[in-house]
Amino acid sequence: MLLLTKRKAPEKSVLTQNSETKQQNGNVEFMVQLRSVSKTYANGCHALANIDLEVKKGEFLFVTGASGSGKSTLLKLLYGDELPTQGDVIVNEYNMVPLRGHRLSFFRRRIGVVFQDYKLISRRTVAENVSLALKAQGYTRKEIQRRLEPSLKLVGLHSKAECFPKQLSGGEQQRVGIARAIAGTPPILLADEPTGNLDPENSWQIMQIFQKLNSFGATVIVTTHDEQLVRRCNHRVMQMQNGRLYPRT
Ligand SMILES: Nc1ncnc2c1ncn2[C@@H]1O[C@H](COP(=O)(O)OP(=O)(O)OP(=O)(O)O)[C@@H](O)[C@H]1O
Repeated sequence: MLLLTKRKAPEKSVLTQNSETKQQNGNVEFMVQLRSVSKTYANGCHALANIDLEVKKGEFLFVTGASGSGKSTLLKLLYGDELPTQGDVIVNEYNMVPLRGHRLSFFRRRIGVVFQDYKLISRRTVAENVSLALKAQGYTRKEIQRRLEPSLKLVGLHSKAECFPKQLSGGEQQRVGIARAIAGTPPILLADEPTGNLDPENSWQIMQIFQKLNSFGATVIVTTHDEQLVRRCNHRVMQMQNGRLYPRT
């Protein structure tokens, strides 16, 4: 299987692994470790308060919670779009907090992100949207060609490669967003309210794709308001409440 096969670890010259972040937990390997993480935005809004979270490699986690409870902020810390005010954010054994510039960019390329509003380039075809993301990750033209087809096939959009986003349904656009996120075979996929704009049938299709990726070995973290979807899947659920994270049974 081309997708989600293991890639070389980042080269030490580009990204130096922090020895503190190495696993010291027997056989358990974590994809995500948050230690006493808080986030206060510049306007004084306390979005996250003293969060501890561990997500094992290969795990599927839902994060639920009311609007404004801090779900997006949590994911933004994981893909390096925001910095915590306090605490450590360790993803795939690297502490994100001290990373800056090209080291942060390099690291972010190894994290797949899917957004509620798809964030596709409207003037580019489906194939171009996926290819451009791969190009930005430094893949050669040959490698882009090799990765494009299986990525689109995996989300069932092979026949729509030459369509523009506006020629697609919302569910199809989101599947392009997923193809773009996974084409570089990231070991972790973060999805922020990925089904927020979709009907139940399309939402379920998207969730099945995530579950398939998870079965191939990817760690998947999905934020959602959709309780029905959460109940339909049998995965761990954490509940965000006013910037605090609680396990849900
Ligand atoms: N860039 C920002 N600057 C200031 N405050 C922010 C910023 N982004 C988010 N917030 C605030 O942080 C809190 C958490 O927001 P966040 O977007 O993480 O919540 P959420 O649970 O994802 O909400 P939703 O489900 O509506 O997307 C909210 O009070 C929000 O207003």
